Amino acid sequence: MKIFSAHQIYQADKSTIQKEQIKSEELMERAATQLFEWMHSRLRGTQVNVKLFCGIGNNGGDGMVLARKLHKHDYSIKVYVVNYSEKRSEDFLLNLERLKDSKVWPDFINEESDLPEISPNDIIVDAIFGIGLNRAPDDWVGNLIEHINDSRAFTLSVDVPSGLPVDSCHWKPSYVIRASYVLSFQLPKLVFFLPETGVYVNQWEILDIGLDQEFIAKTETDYELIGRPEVLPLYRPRLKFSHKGTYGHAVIIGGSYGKIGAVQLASNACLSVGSGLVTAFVPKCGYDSLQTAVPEVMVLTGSRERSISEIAIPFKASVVGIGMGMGMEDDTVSAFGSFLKECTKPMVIDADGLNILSQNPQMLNDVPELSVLTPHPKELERLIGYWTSDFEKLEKAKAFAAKHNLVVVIKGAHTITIYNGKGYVNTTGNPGMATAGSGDVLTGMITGLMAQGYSSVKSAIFGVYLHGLAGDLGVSSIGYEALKASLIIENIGNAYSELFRQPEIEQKEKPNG
Ligand SMILES: NC(=O)C1=CN([C@@H]2O[C@H](COP(=O)(O)OP(=O)(O)OC[C@H]3O[C@@H](n4cnc5c(N)ncnc54)[C@H](OP(=O)(O)O)[C@@H]3O)[C@@H](O)[C@H]2O)[C@@H](O)CC1
Ligand SMILES: [K+]
Repeated sequence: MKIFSAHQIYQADKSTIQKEQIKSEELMERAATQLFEWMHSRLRGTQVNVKLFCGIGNNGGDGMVLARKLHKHDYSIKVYVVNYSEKRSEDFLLNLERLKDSKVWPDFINEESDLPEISPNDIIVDAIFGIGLNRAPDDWVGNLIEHINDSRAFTLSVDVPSGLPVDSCHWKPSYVIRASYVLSFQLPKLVFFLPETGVYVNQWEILDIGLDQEFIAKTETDYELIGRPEVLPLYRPRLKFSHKGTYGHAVIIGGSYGKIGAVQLASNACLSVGSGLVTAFVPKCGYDSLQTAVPEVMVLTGSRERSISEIAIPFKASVVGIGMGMGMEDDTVSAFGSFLKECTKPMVIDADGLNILSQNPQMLNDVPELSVLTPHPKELERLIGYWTSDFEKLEKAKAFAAKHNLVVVIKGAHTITIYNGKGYVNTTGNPGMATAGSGDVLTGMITGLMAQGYSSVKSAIFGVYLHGLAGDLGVSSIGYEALKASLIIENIGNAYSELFRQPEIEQKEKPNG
């Protein structure tokens, strides 16, 4: 699913209004009707106190329309207008009048007003700021937001949590609504998925307000959300008349004394994701354990016992995954540097491979184009330098990837794959996957997909998705804490099956026999 910037959403809004020959207030009515139906289908007339906090722009306007509809259906409501500016939008004003016409009289909250009482049992509708936020709220509005957050009442945010910037602008973390649920219009917003800003969104859902589909389809975006519909078309079916050579020979290079497990996990994952053949290249100390732990994987060793001091692969590998558990001994660094010079095919670089690149930036010139780098945030910082916000991080990562023509996989709760100026935001995975070896498994999976002929960027996007899905399936039986990297590998097969599982409703609808 595409992720639009605020500017693009306003354009889609405009295009819809023009094409359908409707007024903007009609679009607001449509949006708020969706909000109302969402609430009404859950509350079914339950007598709770709904307190709506509305700004003076169109986000506030949505709140006004919602209030009118709730009132019409006999819900107990109280409306507050957060009067932060004299520049009220037309559609806000129109719907304020309509609300008054239905005999609902909002309280106006100004700088001097007392904070309204909120019980933890109330339901809060947050319609203070939407995608129009372009600076941090004033202190008195911020205090009100803090007051709402402190109330612990269920808070439903309209479009975005108020105070959260949709695009880069000055904002203040304590002046953002902590939304229990966000009902966002038409398309998801990038900030829901970034570590700094995603924490304000507990759960989110998209409401289809019928924005111009043609416009959405033709608009190029900087970010895309990757779910099942995006991943399914990437899948390359196995062919009947194929053999193990058809699916490539991957080589996993890494390991050092005490860290052979990293290679074991990566090679095992590489095989489990479908690489035809996998050879591991490790220091001598890894030979026995690897041969025993994963008999399907072939093993080559260097001449040293405890670390890699030279890399020699006596055949043409389809793809190489390198760096996990490798250490940064001087000899290892020079072996890695020489190996990069020899390689021409895109490879996957992780962990110490990335740390070596950060310490020896000249080596970046030898990294084959279209290679995939898989840094976690600290490794990324070493590569691209310090950032002051997630927006800046993404811009820097994009510039870095473009400069060297690489694919950069920024690992996190929502891993983002960066390539060619665009970011692909993953939707699978869970906190249980923040565990030792999880990254080694991912590197092995991406390498294994490349071995089978998937392009670098597709391998990264698909690998990240499958890895998260395998982790989700893993925790479903044992919970977050107990999830180990090896269980992610065990679930790779199930993740493939899950990808093709028909939703239950469709299955039930199938005629018998
Ligand atoms: N597009 C769509 O498809 C649809 C959109 N809809 C809804 O419209 C919402 C966007 O509405 P919006 O553009 O009126 O902006 P909104 O967020 O209400 O802010 C209002 C104004 O506040 C100002 N301002 C900014 N920061 C400030 C600050 N810190 N402190 C004080 N003032 C501040 C700023 O004006 P400024 O002062 O900069 O001139 C801004 O214009 C969207 O989220 C959705 O809910 C639906 O109705 C229908 C379909
Ligand atoms: K809001």
